[in-house]
Amino acid sequence: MTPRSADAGPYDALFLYSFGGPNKAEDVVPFLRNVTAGKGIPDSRLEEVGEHYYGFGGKSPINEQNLALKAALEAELADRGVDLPVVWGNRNWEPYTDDAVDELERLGAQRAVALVTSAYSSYSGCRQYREDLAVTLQKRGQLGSAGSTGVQFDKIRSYFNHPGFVQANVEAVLEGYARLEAQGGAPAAAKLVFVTHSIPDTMEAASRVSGATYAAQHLDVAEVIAGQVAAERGHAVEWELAYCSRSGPPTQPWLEPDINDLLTERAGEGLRDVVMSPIGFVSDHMEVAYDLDTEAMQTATELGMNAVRAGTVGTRPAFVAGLVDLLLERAAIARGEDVEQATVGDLPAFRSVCEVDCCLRRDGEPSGVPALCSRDLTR
Ligand SMILES: CC1=C(CCC(=O)O)c2cc3nc(cc4[nH]c(cc5[nH]c(cc1n2)c(C)c5CCC(=O)O)c(CCC(=O)O)c4C)C(CCC(=O)O)=C3C
Ligand SMILES: [Fe+2]
Repeated sequence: MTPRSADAGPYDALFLYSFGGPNKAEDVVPFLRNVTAGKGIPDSRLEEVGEHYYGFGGKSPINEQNLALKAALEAELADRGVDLPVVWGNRNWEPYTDDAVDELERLGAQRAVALVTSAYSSYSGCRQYREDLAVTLQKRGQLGSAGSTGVQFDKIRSYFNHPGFVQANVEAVLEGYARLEAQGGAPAAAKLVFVTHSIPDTMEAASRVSGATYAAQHLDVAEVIAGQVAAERGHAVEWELAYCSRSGPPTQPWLEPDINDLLTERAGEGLRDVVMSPIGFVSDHMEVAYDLDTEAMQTATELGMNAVRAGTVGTRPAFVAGLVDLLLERAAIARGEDVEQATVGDLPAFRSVCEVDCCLRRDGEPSGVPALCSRDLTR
């Protein structure tokens, strides 16, 4: 147990840093422009993705989910006697990174610690956040040769192999199995299919600079979750990893198999029961609501499968408590203390300060953009 009244010093604020999403139909196109600026995503894909959002009235669930996570973090911090304001900001929608820095300044924060809503390390889940933060500070005239000249930022390590994240996923998968059973499925014969966001092969290759690649991080956590689920349920659990939400030109290779292709292939081999666990996402945002709940579920139904989609970690207590543990761990590291970094699985704790060329967008191609919380720009 972490003691009550734990110390978050030297930090005076927690920066909850997320992707952002549209709140209404008029937001969709400007949001997509923000996401795709300079990324070479074909117009056809953008129109398709726009339709996913319009199908939900133009509103992504992600902002409300982040507000719920913020409230849960505030409650957990208060419960542990940690007096630390939580400021929320997004890369691609309001409140933007710049708005969050304004808010941190208004609160008088001098040293904030960033918590990104992505559990894995790759360009999309790590460096892109650190670049956006650096560029935001640069535009504000607050980026010096060693980092920020205004509010200083550190980042909490990628937390895919932290016990809190894993425990919350195990609970969600067990609930998924119970639902499969309730709808007449055969849990002991089911396949557990973990799902995450596909990324280009070259982004996957670049992610090895941080240690295990993005895909390897998923495989490591999947093995642990499946093992715990098997132990809890008392039967063997066969599992696989699949991907969703690929974009980019069709000629560019991305991580495979796509969840729909995997379901089709396995159905052909006689598989009837599936539990899909979206371990790549921390909440049920649009990728989950559309790519899994709408598209993959339709595929499974057409194939005559008995499928359920397990929950995401969201605001599950084990996840939220784990995030606060990670925050306190990062604070102890910042204070120069020797800390034991809790992990599960075979991989070590991810580094808290990134390598200079960690998680580039494309393997071997320097980004040309500064990134905070790395060895060159420490804060
Ligand atoms: C690894 C990863 C995560 C998980 C980690 C994390 O959570 O950060 C993630 C999350 C998210 N991705 C999201 C939305 C989008 N991602 C896009 C495009 C892309 N994502 C990529 C990767 C990831 N993305 C990549 C390699 C691209 C190609 C362009 C590029 O290289 O950047 C596009 C453009 C259109 C399209 O191509 O789909 C959109 C609209 C939303 C918001 C959902 C909502 O609104 O509820 C969230 C949480
Ligand atoms: Fe990184």
